[in-house]
Amino acid sequence: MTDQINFKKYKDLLYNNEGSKNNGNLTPVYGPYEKLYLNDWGQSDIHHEIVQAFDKMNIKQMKPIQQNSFLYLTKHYNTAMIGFSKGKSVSYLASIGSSILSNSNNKVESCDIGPKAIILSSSLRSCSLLEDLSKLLFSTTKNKINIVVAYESISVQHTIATLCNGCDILIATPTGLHNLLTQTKIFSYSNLKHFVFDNIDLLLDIYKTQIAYFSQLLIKLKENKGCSIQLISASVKWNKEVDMFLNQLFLKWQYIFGSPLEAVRYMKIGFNVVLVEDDKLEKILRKQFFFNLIL
Ligand SMILES: Nc1ncnc2c1ncn2[C@@H]1O[C@H](COP(=O)(O)OP(=O)(O)OP(=O)(O)O)[C@@H](O)[C@H]1O
Repeated sequence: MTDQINFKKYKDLLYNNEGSKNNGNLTPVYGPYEKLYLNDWGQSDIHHEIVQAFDKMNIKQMKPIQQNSFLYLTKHYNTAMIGFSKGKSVSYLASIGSSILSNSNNKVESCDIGPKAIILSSSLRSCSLLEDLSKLLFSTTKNKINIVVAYESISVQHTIATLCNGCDILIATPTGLHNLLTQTKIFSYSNLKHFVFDNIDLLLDIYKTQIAYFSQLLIKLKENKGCSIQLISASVKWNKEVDMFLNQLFLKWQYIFGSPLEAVRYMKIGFNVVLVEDDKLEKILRKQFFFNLIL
């Protein structure tokens, strides 16, 4: 049986200020930065063309995970979003897209072949969902956002040829990206500003070799003077491996949980092995959490 959960002992676990009247006020955030919270997209400096795309996609109100993550993302903080709550990909895609559009007049190293953002996801299916979502978000922008994919089912030569035509966002499976990076010498990191690990729990579980390679690469890039790549992670689940992995990559990180239950699960159960089925654990935690709320 778990002990009682005392949130107070997690000094960095931030909720909204008391008296705040929004739905997201119970969404916990943990990390070194102060709580940054938005009520709606209009409070951020999101690019107006992304807002127009939202309108077409029927995205009107922010989901709680978006209200609690979007400002960290736009401020270029390393951000980890955790939980079943929907809206994580839209949050980071909108932030990355806004940043690309707002800086579209900035000079890029045009002779360098390399994206501004790399999004790594765990399967062909999850990558193509992200590809579809990105196309919806960026289809109507005046300045085109070029999306290139690197999947193992596509030849490296083909991906390189597409990259040569310009690339803002590269969406890849670990094997696709690994093949690309190890088989070409012309890939450049000079424009790279964002690196996303989508479904990081699955990435670490399935692609140990490739992830070790990317991790070494990112550590080397971050060590380079003047290189500041924002690291973003999104996952439904959380475990010890994810925590260790992000800790070695992120100098400072901010976790945004989808719900208090998800925070409890991570903060309290932490990294002890709990030998019960997932759904039983959920029930125990839910009871425990509401019991504490009543107290
Ligand atoms: N604020 C919103 N309002 C309405 N629909 C939204 C909003 N945010 C996201 N959606 C829609 O919900 C769906 C899932 O969103 P998204 O892919 O961002 O979730 P996710 O948290 O990344 O999901 P997963 O855990 O499955 O990867 C998408 O079709 C998206 O268009």
